[in-house]
Amino acid sequence: MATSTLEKVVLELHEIGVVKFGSFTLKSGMQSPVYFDLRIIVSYPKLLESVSELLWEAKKSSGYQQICGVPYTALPIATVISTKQNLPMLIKRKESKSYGTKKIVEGVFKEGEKCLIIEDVIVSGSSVYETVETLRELNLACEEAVVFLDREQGGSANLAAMGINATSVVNITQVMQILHKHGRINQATVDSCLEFINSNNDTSIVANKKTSTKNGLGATERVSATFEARISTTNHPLARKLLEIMVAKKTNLCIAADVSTTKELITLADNVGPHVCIFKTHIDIISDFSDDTLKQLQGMATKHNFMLMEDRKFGDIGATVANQYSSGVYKIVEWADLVTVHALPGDGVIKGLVSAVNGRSRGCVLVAEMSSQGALTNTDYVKNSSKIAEDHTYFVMGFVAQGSVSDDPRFLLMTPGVQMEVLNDNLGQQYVTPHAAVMDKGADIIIVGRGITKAEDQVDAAVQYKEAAYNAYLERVKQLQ
Ligand SMILES: O=c1ccn([C@@H]2O[C@H](COP(=O)(O)O)[C@@H](O)[C@H]2O)c(=O)[nH]1
Repeated sequence: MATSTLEKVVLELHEIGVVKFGSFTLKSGMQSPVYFDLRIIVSYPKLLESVSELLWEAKKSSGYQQICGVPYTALPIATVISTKQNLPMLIKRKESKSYGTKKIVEGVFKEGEKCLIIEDVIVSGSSVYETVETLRELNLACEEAVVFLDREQGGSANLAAMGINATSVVNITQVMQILHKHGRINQATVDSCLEFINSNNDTSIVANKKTSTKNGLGATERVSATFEARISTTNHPLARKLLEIMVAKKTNLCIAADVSTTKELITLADNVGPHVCIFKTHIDIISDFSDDTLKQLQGMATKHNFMLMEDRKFGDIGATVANQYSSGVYKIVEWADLVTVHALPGDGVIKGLVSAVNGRSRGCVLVAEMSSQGALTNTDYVKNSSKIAEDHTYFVMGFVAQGSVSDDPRFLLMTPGVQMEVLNDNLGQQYVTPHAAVMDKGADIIIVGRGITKAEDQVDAAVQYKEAAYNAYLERVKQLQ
């Protein structure tokens, strides 16, 4: 059978090293066994021309007045199409210039003109959407995109939901089939890549972090959006699950279950379980800990639909935390959905934990700032913690802190040091009320320990904290939207 133009192009792309197999971190932080690096086609002008032709063929229409390539890989592709089709092109900068014209979009255009978006590869569609958002703000009509490769991870459906019809030249299944047909890869490689795609096809677009002007808090989407809305702006499966629990149970309360026996732990879980979204443990303070403690605790998590977070505050080098997470008496990775981690050692601590996950659905929360008096977590530390989180969104799903660490709505902010009465203990803990934690500090979730565990009626106390924090969240959203 004759080899089609598309097949020839795919084979050439493979030959020059565009298609890579191994372990690669995608923009979202997801680890992928296959990666397409179309940046290098600028070194192969004929191939660049063929790719550009296939893209134009896939979407050609006389209806566009402009085209715009998503920076940077699609810029040369868009340039080739622009010159061949005599179609004006726009360049969208990643950041607007800080000097001269300070423009974010270069090129001449009129409001209302139709602009075709060109992209090399889509995963979630976020990059296409970022470009469209900017162009739409300038009143350009952006309803069509053409991409060379669709990785079939939800991108075209996500873009359709944003009013963008994305057409692709080829999808990942077809690329695998072509490479296999021509003996470039074996069946095992095809299977492992497609299995990865099938289990990671539920990506979502992370919308721009818009700043609300309606308040004095300098509010961003993280604090102004509802928990429902934030489900669709996070890629982290556990952040989504947690937000779903919070919405279904109408609670943003995490109990700090700092009790010392299995009986107290399980009784507390059964009593306050209906009112919390997270049950946070310090498992090493349980004096009679055994496997049965965990069995019962997991039973409670299922019964009352809450997540388990072990507040281990990992803070060592990667190799050590990998062992601490997976081995020893507690084997934390086997039962805790979430763990807390200090940012102090740098991102090796995250890499170490990730290395022990072994296919489980797990995540971590970075301790960016401590509630205790005299904590050394200063502004720079908080800023650097945010950077670590942004580089590892596949595993980090939020922060423990006393105020906003990042504007990114994907991250959930959990704030400890919360009590109804603003007293301090004698050991450095400092408290704020649930209302102040949510409204003033921007907490998504409040963490409450002794305010509930030491209360005469734990259930009544849990209900009061739950209602105070959830009402404060509703008030915040109402005020900011
Ligand atoms: O900065 C931090 C980080 C974690 N914690 C933990 O939260 C609870 C608070 O308990 P309370 O009884 O409500 O004071 C506790 O488990 C701490 O280990 C924190 O307090 N501050």
